[in-house]
Amino acid sequence: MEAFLASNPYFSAGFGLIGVGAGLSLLRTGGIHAISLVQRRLLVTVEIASRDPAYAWFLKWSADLQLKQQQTNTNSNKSLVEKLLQSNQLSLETSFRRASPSNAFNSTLSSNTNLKSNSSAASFALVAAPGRHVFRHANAFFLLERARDKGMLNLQTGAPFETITITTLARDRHILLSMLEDAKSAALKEEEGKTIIYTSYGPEWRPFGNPRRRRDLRSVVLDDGVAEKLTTDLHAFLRNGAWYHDRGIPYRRGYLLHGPPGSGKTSFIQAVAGDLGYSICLLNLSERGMTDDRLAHLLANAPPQSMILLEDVDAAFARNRDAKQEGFQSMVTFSGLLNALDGVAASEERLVFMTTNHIDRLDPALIRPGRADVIVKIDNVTDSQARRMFLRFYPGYEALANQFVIKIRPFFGEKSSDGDSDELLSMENKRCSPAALQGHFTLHRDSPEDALLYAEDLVGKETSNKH
Ligand SMILES: Nc1ncnc2c1ncn2[C@@H]1O[C@H](COP(=O)(O)OP(=O)(O)OP(=O)(O)O)[C@@H](O)[C@H]1O
Repeated sequence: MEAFLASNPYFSAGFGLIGVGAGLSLLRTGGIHAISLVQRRLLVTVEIASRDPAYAWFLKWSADLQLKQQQTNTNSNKSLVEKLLQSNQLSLETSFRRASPSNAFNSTLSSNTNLKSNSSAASFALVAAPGRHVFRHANAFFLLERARDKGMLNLQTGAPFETITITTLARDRHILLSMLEDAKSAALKEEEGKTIIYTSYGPEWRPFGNPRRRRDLRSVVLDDGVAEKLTTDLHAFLRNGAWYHDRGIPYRRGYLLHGPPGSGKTSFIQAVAGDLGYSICLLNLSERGMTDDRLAHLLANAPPQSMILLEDVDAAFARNRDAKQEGFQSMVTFSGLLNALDGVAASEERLVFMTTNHIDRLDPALIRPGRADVIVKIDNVTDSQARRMFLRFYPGYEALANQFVIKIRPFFGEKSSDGDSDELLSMENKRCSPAALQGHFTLHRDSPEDALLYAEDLVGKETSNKH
């Protein structure tokens, strides 16, 4: 039998083929193992997902790098390697003021072309397109792979989920790390002197538009002592974290600024955030899809060094009552808001600012200490405010500032300490708002004399009696 099989050519050929096949597959597996061993030993790979802030930082940094290299090497003196490495597969990203975080960073790319007519509203950016790109930096080569997972979409923005993978030789790992560090520093440098405004996207906080230039605290002119009172309280709170922790008191402070429209509530909060180097987390309680759980999660997970801003707190619940008619789909309940503000689980520092035009419409539970620890009225202009605002717009014109205050006083009624409260109220309501005063001075920006001459124009510009 054995002899028969051995002498059978079909059998021995089949046997030989199986042997060759097995050998090849062994070689293939060995090859794959060898390649992965080499990859593991010789190469280093870093993967960055699009939800990580480093994703936008790196994409922007690499686009900047390519642009810099293009500018320094004109086509004529470029080496062949550099010509080959120059990627022509670019992706155009147009960003608007309300941009996703990646767009927010990309919008300032040096390769961008601002739309002349509305440069702050939209800009173009050219970044590496999905695919593979090879680039050279600090005498090392890098493979950048931008992959897009079309199956996974960010439900809030509709953007596909992406990853960047950067590969280089293991011996150049330190360059890779310093590149990431550079990308981070460049991105953070852009935020220096700026205030980042976050807004909620689903359960997370995302930057809202580009970081804004910090507003000088002195540019918000409040009545005598008001700004000082608020800033002193804020600084004392921020200095005394250990005191709160030692006594087991939740480390949070709530501020309620109330008063007529255009009196500087929001401007003051922006300025104070800038002064402290804090970000602002803008929370809209009437937002579609907002629920008690989401609100609690957002309040408990605000970015570090940020303050929460709840504007027009009175409006959210007034509207919710008519949700059906007005199409609001916020599901936040009043008790949900109170629980979120109390933040049972949160032990981190938390600063909450609330604003309203109608303090009388607020439920006492919302403004009790612990939720609103400091309640301050930010009102229409007093003599002192009008004078200081005049001098901010027209520095040095002391005499005109005094004449201006005297001239506008009869238009609005003069606040006297002995007047009865009704009379006082009606007079206060007639006084003009700082916003109206700002408009008047802006109109006459080149002429303090005209600002004084046309002071009558301010009559009827008061805003507090319009609602
Ligand atoms: N006290 C102030 N000092 C300087 N500028 C002011 C002041 N108040 C208002 N302004 C100017 O008026 C405009 C509107 O101000 P802001 O939005 O801060 O008012 P607000 O009190 O928050 O109004 P609302 O209650 O309608 O939200 C801003 O451009 C701001 O510069």
